[in-house]
Amino acid sequence: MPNGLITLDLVRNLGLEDRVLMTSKNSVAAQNRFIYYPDHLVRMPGPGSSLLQTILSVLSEPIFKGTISGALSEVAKPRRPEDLQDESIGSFFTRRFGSALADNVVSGVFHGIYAGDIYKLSARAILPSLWAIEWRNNSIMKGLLEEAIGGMRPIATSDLDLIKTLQSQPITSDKLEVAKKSSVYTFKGGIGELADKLEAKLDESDNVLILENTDVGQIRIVSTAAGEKIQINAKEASNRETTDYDFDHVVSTIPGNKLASIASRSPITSLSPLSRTSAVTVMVVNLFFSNPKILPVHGFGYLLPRSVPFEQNPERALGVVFDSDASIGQDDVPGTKVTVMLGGHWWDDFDAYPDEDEGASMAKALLKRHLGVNEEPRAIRVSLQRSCIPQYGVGHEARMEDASLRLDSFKGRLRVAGNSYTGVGLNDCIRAARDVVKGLVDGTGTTGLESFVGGKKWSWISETS
Ligand SMILES: C=Cc1c2[nH]c(c1C)Cc1[nH]c(c(CCC(=O)O)c1C)Cc1[nH]c(c(C)c1CCC(=O)O)Cc1[nH]c(c(C)c1C=C)C2
Repeated sequence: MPNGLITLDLVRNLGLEDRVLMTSKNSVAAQNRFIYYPDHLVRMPGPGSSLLQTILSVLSEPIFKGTISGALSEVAKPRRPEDLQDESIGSFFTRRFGSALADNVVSGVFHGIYAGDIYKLSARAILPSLWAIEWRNNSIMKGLLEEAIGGMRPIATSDLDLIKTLQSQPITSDKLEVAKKSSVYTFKGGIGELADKLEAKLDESDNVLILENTDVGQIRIVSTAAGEKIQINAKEASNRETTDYDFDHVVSTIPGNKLASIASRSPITSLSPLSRTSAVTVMVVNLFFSNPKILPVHGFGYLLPRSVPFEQNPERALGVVFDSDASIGQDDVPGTKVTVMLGGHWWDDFDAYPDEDEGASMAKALLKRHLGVNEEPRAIRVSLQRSCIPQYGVGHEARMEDASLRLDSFKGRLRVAGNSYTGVGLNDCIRAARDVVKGLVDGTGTTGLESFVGGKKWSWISETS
């Protein structure tokens, strides 16, 4: 995916190159990712694992029970029914490989990206290339094997176009060339530096007005002396004073379900398909221990799959990041930093969430049980991130196509970008912003959701092409 390159381009434009902190692909964080199952940490095979290590692990660890037979029998599984337009990630993996892989491994991985339930998340929207590979080869294993020996692999046609553009305008700075080869990167002051710098840069422009703590009450199309406009009714949180602003174009980056709710207050086309994208709440607990040698293993961190016995995870944690390993260079105070993430889809039906003290106790109990950490942290910070990760449920692509057709009635005056549509990661959001602006400037798009219309288009390329 070329989305990371767009982010690097933005980093360069904002003059943030010297603030970038890179985690090299050879670092312990890039090489070691763990899943806790059923009562201990299991290192996932990946870069840095020898073939022998991988074989021994697959043969001896309960987490991999049923995965070899599942992979071998996958090639003989019936092809996907023609009328199956989408299914959950859990159902997709269970249909192809059996439920052990889905519940023990895949559910953990999706706790670490979406904090979501694999039996609700859409396979077609979230794993589009596996979805396409299965269809083309009638088997995922056959398709991946073909790809591994230099055969054809799918690439979204829109990505292919972008790669061509990026090849003609390569990212020049040496520093960013190194970042391209790193496993993860952040900034010395954390990822928030990017947003802060972007805000400061925009604020320098005369034609930019940033309104904070202001709700959007209504959005509507209006006729003015200067022609048709799109009007936003903004309400200041402090004094509830309202002001109407007329624009030629609006790009909404708020959650899709919020936009649908605002749109429903005006007699304009309903954007109800956007209201179906829910979002999960995650409690983030950062802990700092004075002891620099508190962790029994080193790496990026570990994830907790849905199948972990309840007594091993009564807190309903999703995973733990070993920040001291994952973000080297962020601060030089000796000690160990870890982040425990709790909740996500496990808390979907909760009316109230644990408070800060409860969150801190839950995180400490988890670290004691899983890692044998008995020491008291020197500092602890708990934050509840409400509705922070949108969940692309089954049928997401069809709903986005429907939403795009509805947005068309705004004749390009209302477009969308942000994490509710084409990916929840930072890179995905920056790419979505770039695409929506490009569509506006060169007239190739009108909604920000064009890629969903008529189904995602794929090109099949080989490494040699
Ligand atoms: C334990 C919970 C979580 C961890 N990270 C997140 C949660 C909910 C959130 C998250 N992680 C990723 C993304 C998308 C991309 C981005 O902008 O960073 C989000 C929103 C990336 C990611 N994290 C893991 C994987 C496999 C990925 C996908 C791509 C990649 O490899 O970078 C794994 C992972 N996440 C967490 C841990 C502890 C972990 C693995 C051990 C924390």
